[in-house]
Amino acid sequence: MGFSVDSEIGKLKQVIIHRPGKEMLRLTPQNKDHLLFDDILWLEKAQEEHDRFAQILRDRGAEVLYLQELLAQTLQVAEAKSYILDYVFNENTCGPRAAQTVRALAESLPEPELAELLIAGITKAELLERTTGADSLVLSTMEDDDLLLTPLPNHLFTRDTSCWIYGGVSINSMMMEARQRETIHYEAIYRWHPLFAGSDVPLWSEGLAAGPATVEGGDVQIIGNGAVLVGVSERTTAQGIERLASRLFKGGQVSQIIAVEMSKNRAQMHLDTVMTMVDKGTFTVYGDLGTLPTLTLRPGDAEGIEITRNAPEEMYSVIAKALGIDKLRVLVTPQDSRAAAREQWNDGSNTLAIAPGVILTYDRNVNTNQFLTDHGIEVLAVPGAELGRGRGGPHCMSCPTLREPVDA
Ligand SMILES: NC(=[NH2+])NCCC[C@H](N)C(=O)O
Repeated sequence: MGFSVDSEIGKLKQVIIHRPGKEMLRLTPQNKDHLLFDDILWLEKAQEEHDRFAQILRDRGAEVLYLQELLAQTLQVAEAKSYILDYVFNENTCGPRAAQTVRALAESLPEPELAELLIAGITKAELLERTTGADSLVLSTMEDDDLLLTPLPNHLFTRDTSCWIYGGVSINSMMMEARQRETIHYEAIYRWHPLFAGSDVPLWSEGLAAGPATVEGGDVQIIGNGAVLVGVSERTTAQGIERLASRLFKGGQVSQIIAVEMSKNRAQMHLDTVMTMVDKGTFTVYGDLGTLPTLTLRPGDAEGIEITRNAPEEMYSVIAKALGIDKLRVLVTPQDSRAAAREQWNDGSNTLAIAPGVILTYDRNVNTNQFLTDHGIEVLAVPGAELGRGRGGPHCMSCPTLREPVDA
């Protein structure tokens, strides 16, 4: 099967998601901020909510791929396994002695268990339960419940670490330390998993190699007509966007990138926390966003990039022009600024379109959902009482790999 995402709203045919698991049980009031969660999740409830999310996707015709299963299957390829284990367990990360011990354990595990370990991390006690240990300074200076390998609870947000842009995929280098190891899993999956391995898909970015040129998928929206909207945000840097732009332009599938200059703060960490596309030429936007300055990037002469700066008030007309239409339909829920801030915080603007005019969004954002319904959008409500605690909604929790083209 081919892969292609040439819009934000074409009928969703295939998507990667991650069911929250044991990694969530590593969250504590002490470490949650570093791990980018605002609260501890009740795991069983979060799983129920996530299963509902997955079921809606399937009922509407999308094939759901689970990240942890893709990872387990990838680990069956010997080269992929060494690639990941070399990166995760080595003398720099664990010290030479503990690295040897944990690596031997990892090699001995069935792949599904290893995939879980790589995502959930491992404590000293868990390691010593299953191995004889070694004279390791690292282990000797740890408490039993300390983590030798830290967990990756933000794998829940599959949108961010890799994102499909037209016919290729960008494997992203992540801004926050707590998410950087996620990238290695996607590097291995796209390189060695049988689903992707032979498919000749262009890589717009190959992962960790991008280093500080970070781009996160929550900032990238494939608005169609060869255009891409990207937030310059807390997470996505200007150098990341410029690097991506030069690759996309060389690839010939993208003719225009609109970079939106966002304020750098956690509430608006990615572009999709403040606006998402819900229908043809239609966005739902956080009421207090206002309009932001944008820069238009186009292929220039001699592999260069031509950059035009646009004033804030031109934001929507610049996007409309890129889509080849006269005017955007911008749906802003009429509500007081406290309600707007609350619903934005709870991912009210973070919708996932699964067809033009059909979106998934958290049930808790009652004002926004009602307003969108009143404006002809079909709203499929996902329970989000627990899932929302990680600050990400249906858009963040999905990495579409295949969408049908939208007819004009
Ligand atoms: N596309 C998004 N808005 N993703 C939200 C990611 C939330 C996650 N806790 C983080 O801080 O990284």
